[in-house]
Amino acid sequence: MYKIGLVGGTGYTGAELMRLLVNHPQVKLHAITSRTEQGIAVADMFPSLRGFVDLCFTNPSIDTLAECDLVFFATPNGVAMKLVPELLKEGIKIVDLAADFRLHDPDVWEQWYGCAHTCPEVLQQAVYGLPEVNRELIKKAQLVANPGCYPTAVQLGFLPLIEQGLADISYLIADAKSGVSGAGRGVKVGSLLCEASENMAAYGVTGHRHLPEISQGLQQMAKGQPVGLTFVPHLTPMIRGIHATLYTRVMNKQTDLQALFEQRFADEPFVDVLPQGEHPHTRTVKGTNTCRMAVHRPQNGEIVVVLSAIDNLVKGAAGQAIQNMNIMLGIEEAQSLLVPGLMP
Ligand SMILES: NC(=O)C1=CN([C@@H]2O[C@H](COP(=O)(O)OP(=O)(O)OC[C@H]3O[C@@H](n4cnc5c(N)ncnc54)[C@H](OP(=O)(O)O)[C@@H]3O)[C@@H](O)[C@H]2O)C=CC1
Ligand SMILES: CC(=O)N[C@@H](CCC(=O)OP(=O)(O)O)C(=O)O
Repeated sequence: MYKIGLVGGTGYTGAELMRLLVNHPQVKLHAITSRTEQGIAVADMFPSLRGFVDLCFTNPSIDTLAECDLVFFATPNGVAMKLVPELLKEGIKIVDLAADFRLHDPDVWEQWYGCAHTCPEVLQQAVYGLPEVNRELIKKAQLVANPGCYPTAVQLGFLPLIEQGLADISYLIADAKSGVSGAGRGVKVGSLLCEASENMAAYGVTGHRHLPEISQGLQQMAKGQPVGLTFVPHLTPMIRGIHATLYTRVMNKQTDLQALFEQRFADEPFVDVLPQGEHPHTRTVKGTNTCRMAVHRPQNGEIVVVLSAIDNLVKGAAGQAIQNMNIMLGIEEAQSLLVPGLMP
């Protein structure tokens, strides 16, 4: 059994990691940290985990984390970078759910996250954890940067078109909607029931911090050519889920896009391409690690529309982190992750 550490066990992604890990046959939770709740039983804070987790929260200490084979960071941006260099020296594998190691360029990090990167030398060894693109690198990685929730939905949707040179990469539009759990468990006015329900609004139109992350990934798919991306996130009155509507111009109108998408993801355990003409619903991926998508070309015109739906806490965070863990530890990639969505 591999020993697993979790830094940041009181947030939504931490709780989701525990929910998905408790029935994993090859790993065991060893340390779950919280600075504010240390000494409190995990199952007292999350009664849904009663009978599954018998640990108490502990303070994040290198000594305890160094006893683990792999450590997840489910902490706010900027926390993991303070502990990761020491853990790497101890030979521990790491999956960071925050953005600390997602951007290759420390100057871009500083520009978007407002503080200097404290270990820029480590960025070179971090692998961006989108298995559908980087599986072979993840197998050998000691440090994986788990993608953000919007970046997962958007990159997977554009992937087949950009890889095949079929998208006008100067004209990429991602209109994305997220459930409120995407904002985390911390207290915020915008997450209150009275503010978030029966309401919908865009935010971050002039520049959301996922823009450089998505652009970096799309540029890699385009073999280094610069991409022109417009990304507009919205907050919607649901708890879980991201729905991204993606637009671009198709470069060859003769291509069978349905066949292209089906073939590209045929061997991917967590991407489901719907039959022609269908529309993915966020509800069908709730609680699952699946990205469900559909490709359309309205009126057989030059604009292609891809619809991509994920659960932000699973394929957009904890589930993808476990998928990466499985790959890094040489465990069957889908172990403990193949479940149907919750209905209704
Ligand atoms: N919510 C989502 O849908 C997604 C979130 N993410 C990312 O995952 C990360 C976690 O998100 P989420 O679960 O929503 O976050 P929360 O804000 O809900 O939880 C943060 C956790 O981190 C701990 N923490 C905070 N500061 C520190 C610190 N300085 N040192 C150690 N631990 C700390 C907190 O516990 P305590 O303060 O008690 O120590 C808490 O357990 C974030 O980076 C987020 O951006 C990524 C994809 C999707
Ligand atoms: C609805 C909502 O607020 N969503 C978050 C994104 C959550 C996420 O994935 O963020 P990280 O890159 O920090 O991991 C936001 O827009 O900031």
